Amino acid sequence: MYEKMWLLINGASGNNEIQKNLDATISTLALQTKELTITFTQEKGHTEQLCREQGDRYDIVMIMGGDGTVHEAINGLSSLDDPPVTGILPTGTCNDFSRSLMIPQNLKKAAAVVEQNHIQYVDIGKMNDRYFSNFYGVGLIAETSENIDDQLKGMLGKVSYFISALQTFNNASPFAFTLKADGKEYKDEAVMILLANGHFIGTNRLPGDQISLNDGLIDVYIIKESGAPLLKEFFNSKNPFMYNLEQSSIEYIQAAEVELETANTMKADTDGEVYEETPVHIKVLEKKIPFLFGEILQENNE
Ligand SMILES: Nc1ncnc2c1ncn2[C@@H]1O[C@H](COP(=O)(O)OP(=O)(O)OP(=O)(O)O)[C@@H](O)[C@H]1O
Repeated sequence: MYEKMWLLINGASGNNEIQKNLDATISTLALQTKELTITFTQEKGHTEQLCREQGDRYDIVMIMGGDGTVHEAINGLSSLDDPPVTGILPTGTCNDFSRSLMIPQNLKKAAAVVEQNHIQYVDIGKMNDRYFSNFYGVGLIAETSENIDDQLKGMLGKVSYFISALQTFNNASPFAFTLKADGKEYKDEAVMILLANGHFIGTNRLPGDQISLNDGLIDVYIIKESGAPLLKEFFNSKNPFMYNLEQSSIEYIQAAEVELETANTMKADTDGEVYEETPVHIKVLEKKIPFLFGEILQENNE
């Protein structure tokens, strides 16, 4: 039983949707805490500000939203010395980070994760002065995210993500980069570089058996060519994406600290939001935030 739970809701969602989402979750949440505060965020950036300024007043914060809202929350919470337990109620389009936490995508089942109360401390990536939970990417990934038509995303959900990805593939041109991973230097050309903490992008599982959310390491994927069927699979395959990294044009490295420079400044996509730029210095904050996991409900994940 928690003392003070804070439910933060992306207030930009429509009233009908909010009502439906509250119906699915609220009684389950209320029964697990002595006090429940609900806040509807007013604008982009509000979740981050609230988490930074008031996060330490609660022993659990539940984020109702998609990856962008989770990104805001972890940027606020990571600045706290002792962040509260954090849970995700996935109401976005892709909800990639919640998938890494094995949170059921059905909202009623996602709320039931609070009853199970399975908590694990999770790594957070620090990129210059900001934070990411899921990934930092340049090249195709950032272009894909930028090309997504918001209206189309609302209507078609993740399908629009893939349409945008496929359109972007045809125009991909390689860029020159220098990457230092724990001191070792790589100088080459690539069409996409992904620095991942989570396991899913665009709802698809990333390749690699050793990906972990709390090993203190970032998974670096350097993708060198765009024409290969491999890349389309990377975004379009059914879960889990099985790919033998050793026999591919993807270079895979794990590191605790990564520096990335590109010949020209490039836009970067972090957790699905495009606002960062290269160069970047990334450091893992090991086991920074205690997250609720849905592990015990894993067989119900849908
Ligand atoms: N109260 C709010 N008003 C306006 N924008 C908000 C508010 N709360 C969050 N946002 C922003 O809305 C955008 C989309 O929200 P969110 O990421 O939660 O949903 P989504 O894009 O559908 O999900 P996903 O990224 O999982 O596909 C994000 O950029 C987020 O920062």
